Amino acid sequence: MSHTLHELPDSAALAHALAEFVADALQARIARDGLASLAVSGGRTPTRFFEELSTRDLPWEKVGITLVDERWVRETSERSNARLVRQHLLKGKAAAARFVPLANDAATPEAGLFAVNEALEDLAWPLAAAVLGMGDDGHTASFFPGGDHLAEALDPDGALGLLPMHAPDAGEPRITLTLPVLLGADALALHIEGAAKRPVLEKALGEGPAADMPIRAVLRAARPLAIYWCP
Ligand SMILES: O=C1O[C@H](COP(=O)(O)O)[C@@H](O)[C@H](O)[C@H]1O
Repeated sequence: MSHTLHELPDSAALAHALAEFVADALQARIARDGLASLAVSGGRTPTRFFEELSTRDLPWEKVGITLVDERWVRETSERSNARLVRQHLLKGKAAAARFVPLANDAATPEAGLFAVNEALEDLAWPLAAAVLGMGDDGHTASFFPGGDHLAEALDPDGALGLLPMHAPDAGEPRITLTLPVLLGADALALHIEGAAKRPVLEKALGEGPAADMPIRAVLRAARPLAIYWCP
């Protein structure tokens, strides 16, 4: 376990600090390789961080962006993580970045998986940065308690980078990058906001199976993790 907890006073300060963290990682990889990739989370939390990151002075045409996970819905749905990225991150300076969504027109994530995998090959791997979120149930990405592919997704030696996921509390079918892909990022952050999520984090940092609170698989990984939290 090797995490650093950054406690910020509010959402604006957190967005600023996390945008710095991500921009630095992108800049470092671009300086080294000429290209860099970023995987971001969806849900309710990242909006302000996306807006802040989109203003950063980066060579965005050299940046590829994808999602850590996606709900298998059309982009017209309010539940679409891709929709959130398009609305709040791919704007201003960051509009020049290339976005590779994790969902397509296929009926199910299983049917669409091959095409998504092919599209992801256009990004520079491994990721320069990945930003995870955490649900109230301790899920991260689409690593849900009770998920039908959870064990495969959390296998640190797993060969697959992308998996479908169905879980009782997931809302809809999902698709998710797997743990080894996320842990392979140069810079890995966990973004948590709200007083209600602090006890969830504390509980996850305690003992218990990762299958019950899958964020534990990230918190227990032997690599640096920057946790950004504000009330
Ligand atoms: O369903 C999801 O939930 C988590 C947490 O979302 P939040 O609304 O509690 O911020 C998110 O990290 C994930 O990307 C998303 O698909």
